[in-house]
Amino acid sequence: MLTTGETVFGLERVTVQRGGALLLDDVSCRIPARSCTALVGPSGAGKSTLLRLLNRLEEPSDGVVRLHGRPLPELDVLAVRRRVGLVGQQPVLLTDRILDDLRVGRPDLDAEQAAGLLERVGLPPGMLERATAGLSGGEAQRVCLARALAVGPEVLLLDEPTSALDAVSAKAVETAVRDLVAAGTTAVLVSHNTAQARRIAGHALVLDHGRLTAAGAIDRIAYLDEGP
Ligand SMILES: Nc1ncnc2c1ncn2[C@@H]1O[C@H](COP(=O)(O)OP(=O)(O)OP(=O)(O)O)[C@@H](O)[C@H]1O
Repeated sequence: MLTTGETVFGLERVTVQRGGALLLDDVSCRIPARSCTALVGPSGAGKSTLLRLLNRLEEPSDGVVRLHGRPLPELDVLAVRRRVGLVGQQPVLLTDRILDDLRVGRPDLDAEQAAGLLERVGLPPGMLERATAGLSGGEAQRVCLARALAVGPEVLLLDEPTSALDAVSAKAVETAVRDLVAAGTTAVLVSHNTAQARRIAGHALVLDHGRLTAAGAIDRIAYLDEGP
């Protein structure tokens, strides 16, 4: 278990039950600041559920999730979601035009800033005026990442952010995430790609059947030695 450094999120004996199923079972762990933590484990282990607890898209059935020591329910949920951005597995675009999508959380974003965001995720700035309808899955995924970055979140939650991308686009997203972490952002990454987890993350939490089975520096996590 990690014990040093500043903690952004702390989970204390967190259980999530849905429809009789135990999605997370008595999980206690911490997410360190200004680093990327990988959430790894087999399909159905509870990784997305844990990620979604961190910006209150899920609520624990038992236990506490703290942000900088404060229980999440004590904080305004919209304020939490501004500080803690999530890019989900399935890209969801909210408006008809890419520029408008980037402005959803930052209405004052000018065209130059918006173009810069597209560049950071490996998309051509000329796409700003394009309709969101008809984007490929990989393009839509990167627009969602750029939209999350527009707000300047303190924490970025990433659920399989490159699963729909080709190798070049995936590299662009990886670079964007690494740059953000180097600049002080805290990231939490769900990934089935163990090589990618090693490239991006400094720490890892391993889940299996809803239980935390290992936690610590990524080069000490045996689970990651078994992957691709
Ligand atoms: N509302 C729900 N009711 C019952 N079971 C659910 C519910 N939501 C999720 N589950 C189940 O909980 C388990 C954990 O789901 P979760 O999406 O957190 O896993 P995961 O580790 O992210 O999986 P994957 O790697 O396949 O995305 C899965 O078996 C899923 O089917």
